[in-house]
Amino acid sequence: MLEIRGLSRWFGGHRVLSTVDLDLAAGAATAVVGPNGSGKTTLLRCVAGLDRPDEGEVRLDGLVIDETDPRVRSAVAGVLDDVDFFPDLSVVEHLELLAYAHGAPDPATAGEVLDALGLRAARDQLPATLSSGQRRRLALASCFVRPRRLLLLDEPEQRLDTAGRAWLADRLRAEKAAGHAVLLASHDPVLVAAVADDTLALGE
Ligand SMILES: Nc1ncnc2c1ncn2[C@@H]1O[C@H](COP(=O)(O)OP(=O)(O)OP(=O)(O)O)[C@@H](O)[C@H]1O
Repeated sequence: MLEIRGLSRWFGGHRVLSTVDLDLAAGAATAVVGPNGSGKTTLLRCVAGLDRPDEGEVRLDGLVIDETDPRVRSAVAGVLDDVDFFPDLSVVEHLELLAYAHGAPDPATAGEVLDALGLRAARDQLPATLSSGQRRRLALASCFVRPRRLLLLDEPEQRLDTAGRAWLADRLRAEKAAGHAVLLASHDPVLVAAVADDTLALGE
């Protein structure tokens, strides 16, 4: 489903990614690991089409990734960097809006995802009133209310408590079982061991 070939990225004179190759199939997960500054976020941003490689290419189903292509936007769900929320929309309104915008078929999904992520009690709160962990849960929830075939997650374990991390591992295994591909950058060896079929080590 996802192919990365010879991807390199420089910032100024600094080569951050050097001829990275990766194949990720439907129903599989690859974890991108490596120390701070090794290029994990940069790689995920190139896959999302938010940044462009200086060399090499990223293909989804054989098509070069272009984030303005509706086929790419409908296939790729992700949490990269800090997520911006609409300040005047409640938790449940965010999820319903996203589901609606992506033509999600089942209106019950937002409620199920709220329950799964422990956000039911916060459903009517505005993002500014959430804790940092709850905001992270809302960002993750946004991925699961919409259709998706490839999940891109940059350190999804960040700010999650122990129960949240366990839920995340179970959820990502369920995503794989549903035939979705998962590319995650992570510093959590427990999550990586629980979810990933392969690891791509950067900065070595
Ligand atoms: N827009 C940019 N301009 C200049 N340098 C950048 C830019 N984006 C990233 N870098 C540099 O590229 C390197 C890799 O950054 P990146 O965020 O991809 O690392 P990372 O592996 O995700 O790190 P962390 O584990 O800390 O999240 C760093 O040295 C960073 O300073």
